[in-house]
Amino acid sequence: MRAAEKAAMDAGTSEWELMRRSGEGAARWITRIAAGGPVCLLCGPGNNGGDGYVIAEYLRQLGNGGEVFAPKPPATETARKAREAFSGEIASGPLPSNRVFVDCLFGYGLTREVEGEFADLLRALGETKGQKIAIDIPSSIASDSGQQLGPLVRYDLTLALGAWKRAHFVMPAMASMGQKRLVDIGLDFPVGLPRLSAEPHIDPPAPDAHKYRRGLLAIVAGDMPGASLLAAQAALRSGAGYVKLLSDHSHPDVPAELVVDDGPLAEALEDERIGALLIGPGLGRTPAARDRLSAALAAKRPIVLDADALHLLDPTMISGADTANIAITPHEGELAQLCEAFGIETEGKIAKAQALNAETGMAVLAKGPDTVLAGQRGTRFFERGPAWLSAAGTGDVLAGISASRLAVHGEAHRALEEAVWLHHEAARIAGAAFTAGYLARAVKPALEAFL
Ligand SMILES: NC(=O)C1=CN([C@@H]2O[C@H](COP(=O)(O)OP(=O)(O)OC[C@H]3O[C@@H](n4cnc5c(N)ncnc54)[C@H](O)[C@@H]3O)[C@@H](O)[C@H]2O)[C@@H](O)CC1
Ligand SMILES: Nc1ncnc2c1ncn2[C@@H]1O[C@H](COP(=O)(O)OP(=O)(O)O)[C@@H](O)[C@H]1O
Ligand SMILES: [K+]
Repeated sequence: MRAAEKAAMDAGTSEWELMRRSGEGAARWITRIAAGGPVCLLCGPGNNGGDGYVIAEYLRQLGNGGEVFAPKPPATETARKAREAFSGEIASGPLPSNRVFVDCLFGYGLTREVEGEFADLLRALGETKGQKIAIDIPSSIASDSGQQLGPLVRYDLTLALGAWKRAHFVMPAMASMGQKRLVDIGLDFPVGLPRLSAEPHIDPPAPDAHKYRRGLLAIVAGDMPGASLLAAQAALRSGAGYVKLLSDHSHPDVPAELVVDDGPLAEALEDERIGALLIGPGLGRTPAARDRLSAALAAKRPIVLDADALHLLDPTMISGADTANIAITPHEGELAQLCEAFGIETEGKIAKAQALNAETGMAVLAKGPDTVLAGQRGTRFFERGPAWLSAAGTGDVLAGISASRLAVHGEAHRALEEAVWLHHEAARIAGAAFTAGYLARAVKPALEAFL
């Protein structure tokens, strides 16, 4: 963000102009939300506070006055300019209630714990009644890490200025932000930066498609076939033309549309028509499971590894493999374990996922409430999915969707990105307290939303 701002300034746009765009862009949201009612602003000493004075003046010009609280005077030249352009007074005393509150105490310049009068003000803000809006980011959140550095307020809306910061997509920080909106201030960013995942467009089958050309997915089952059946249920509804279960168990309860191949695994894997493989859900961690994983990797097809496959995976298994064809879907525990197996010592979920991708070439989907993808096309963040996804088996459903998309087009990064969107949409459709089986069935209407 600083680099983009500097580039804009080097090209002749002043910091004051950027602040004016930020403040006015935010003020347009705030006037709509306040709908003529009073607004109370909290202004800090840096440029985040500067934005606050611009917002306050904009509101005054509309005749929509309110209070401005500013425990310290502006400390930057541009914030001083904004303060001078503000024609109102600075308020004192306790915070009023029943206002639209706008928090401009600290933005991305927050570097240390918020204490003293600023912390008191944030606590008072947390306790008072009224809608709360954070400008750029909540004032006790460090923008790069999402680390909490003071009293955390629950906001109704967070208005990011110019670009999303990492903290906007990191838990638990993102849970405090309410709705999030981006205010465009006309900055240019280099390609390749981490960014928010854009809604995918899913193509229907080509007019001349047949089941193999649409994608044959082979799911390698293991000791606990229930999990791979769940993945298969989701995969059948995610676009692949043909889903097979490679299993040496009997499955009295498989759906008629799922083909079970109970012959020797090595033979089944020789089928040239296989577009993608999935292995891991219900695989188990026995030596036999390890052999199945090695055989699946040796088949050299695009492959999704999940669950037990991630516990068994080690660097020797993928040495010499075309790892751009491998997609992995670890949760937090599996990610930590993979980092250990691959000798990665970085801290933090985003950095771990990026390092694992850089080290191995695999596309890494670090799932959870703050899912992040580090893949061939760079790093992608996602809006939070419904918290009802925190149910057993929903990860198997995600793996099934990912593998089905991989069978369709063979691109690991794209398959994982599409899978997150389909998974979240299916969860929205499934509503409350759903089971993983119900979620798998909701993948069909979810896919229709992206055609
Ligand atoms: N630089 C630019 O070009 C633009 C910046 N903008 C705004 O400026 C913000 C960043 O501004 P700044 O870099 O001035 O930083 P901030 O306004 O985020 O805050 C930093 C100021 O607070 C002090 N501070 C940091 N942590 C503190 C703590 N725990 N307790 C007390 N004081 C503390 C610092 O010493 C500094 O004076 C952005 O988030 C955005 O809102 C926008 O106006 C757009 C243009
Ligand atoms: N609180 C939450 N909010 C949103 N999504 C969640 C939440 N908790 C879990 N999820 C999602 O649910 C799935 C859980 O997967 P996983 O941990 O592998 O569970 P399981 O192994 O039981 O299938 C992941 O896709 C994860 O992103
Ligand atoms: K803020």
